[in-house]
Amino acid sequence: MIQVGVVMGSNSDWDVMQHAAKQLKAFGVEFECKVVSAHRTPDLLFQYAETAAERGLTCIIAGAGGAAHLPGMLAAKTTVPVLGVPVPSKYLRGEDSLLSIVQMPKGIPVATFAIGEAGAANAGLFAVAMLAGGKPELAKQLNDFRETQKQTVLDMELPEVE
Ligand SMILES: Nc1c(C(=O)O)ncn1[C@@H]1O[C@H](COP(=O)(O)O)[C@@H](O)[C@H]1O
Repeated sequence: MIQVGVVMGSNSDWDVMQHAAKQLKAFGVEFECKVVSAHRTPDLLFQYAETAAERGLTCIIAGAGGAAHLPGMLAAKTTVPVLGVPVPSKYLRGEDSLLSIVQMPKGIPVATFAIGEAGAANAGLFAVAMLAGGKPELAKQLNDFRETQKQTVLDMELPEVE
C-alpha cells in the first residue's frame, strides 16, 4: 500500500523533488510520484486531496515553485499532513516559493522545508521519521542512517594551510 504521496506542480520540479523520492526509496517506504497543479489541474488537486486519507497516505510531500499554492491547497482539502517543499524559481531563486508555502493562515498547517534539494531530501526523511514511530525496524534504519552520517562528518579532513 502506498504510504507517502510525492506531488509537484510540474515535471520541471522533478530535478529537485526526486531527492524526496530517493530518500523514501532508500528506506523502503512505498510511495508514488505525480504531477498535480492547483493552478493548471485544480479538479485533480481536489480529487487527490479528498481521497488521500481513504487511500491510507500517512503524509503528502508537495513541491512547487513560484506562486506555490499546491501544498496549501492540498492542506485545505485534507487533514493528511502536508510537507511543503519550495522549488527554486527561475527569477526569484525560490524565495517566492518559500514565502508562498510558509505563510499559511492559522488553522491550515503546512510543514515547510528548505528551498531546493536539501528541503526535498529532508521532507523525505521527515516522512520516514513519521512512519518510524510505529515501526521499530524503520526506526533502526533511521538511526543507522544518522550514525553513518555522523561518522562521515567525524572523518572529514581539512587541507593544510598553505
Ligand atoms: N506552483 C505551481 C503550481 C501550483 O502551486 O499549483 N502549479 C505549477 N506550479 C509551478 O510552476 C512552475 C513552472 O512550471 P513549468 O515549468 O511547467 O512552467 C513549477 O515550479 C511549478 O511547481
